[in-house]
Amino acid sequence: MSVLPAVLAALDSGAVEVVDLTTPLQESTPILQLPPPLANTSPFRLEELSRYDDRGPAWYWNDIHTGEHTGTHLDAPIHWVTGKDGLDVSQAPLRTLVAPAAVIDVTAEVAADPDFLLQIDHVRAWEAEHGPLPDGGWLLMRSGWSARGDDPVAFANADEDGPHTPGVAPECARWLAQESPITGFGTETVGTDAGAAHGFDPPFSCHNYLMGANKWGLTSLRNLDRLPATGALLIVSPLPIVGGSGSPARVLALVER
Ligand SMILES: O=C(O)C(=O)c1ccccc1S
Ligand SMILES: [Mn+2]
Repeated sequence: MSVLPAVLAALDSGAVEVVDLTTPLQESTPILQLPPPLANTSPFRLEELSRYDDRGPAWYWNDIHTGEHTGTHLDAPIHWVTGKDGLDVSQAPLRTLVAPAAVIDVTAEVAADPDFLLQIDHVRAWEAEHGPLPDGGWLLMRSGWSARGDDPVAFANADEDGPHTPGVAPECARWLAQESPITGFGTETVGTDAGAAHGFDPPFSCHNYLMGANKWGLTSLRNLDRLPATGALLIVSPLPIVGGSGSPARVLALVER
């Protein structure tokens, strides 16, 4: 049997499962909140145009109002100043959008410390157990944070010092960007950077290094607990917004059961 019919047969039999890693997009979907005077993105909103009425007797449709970085979304290199000469979201290589997924589970560490930062040693330990990070693949950080996803206050987890959410240590971000074979890094939190990343050197170091290396980010992922450490195939479907810095995306994974 050639390959694609075998994949379809495996989907039919349940030998391969499609897992949805996407946060539903609605007005309550949590978004990043930057402090004044910085600009902030818009929450998602539907604006009804007609619903089988005199505005449109046989059809229902809406305008959508959203930021590029609302909900589960893809960060393009051009999003950050270090990637300003890089690719926009419409130019994402197709093999970045269909690629292997490596999942590193730091749920216990994050439960103990919401300001947990992924270090190079954590990734090295993962590689010692599961083999090298996949060439051209995604490193997805499973933190358990998506369990807070229906409570915007808990998801932001902010106090007078700002948000307390997990992320990547600056040196690990640099290493992932400049020395690892991955094409992108994904998180369950509202952004790829930790909540305290505004105080890092460089600030927002995950964006700084990853975008500067023409790599990609994925945020607000869910159901990473349903993926194996290795072997899943990630499918990322952003809108091809010409000139865009990012886009809401439907993110799926194919998983062998
Ligand atoms: O890319 C994002 O959604 C994101 O996290 C972000 C956006 C703009 C400024 C800072 C950050 S940290
Ligand atoms: Mn973003």
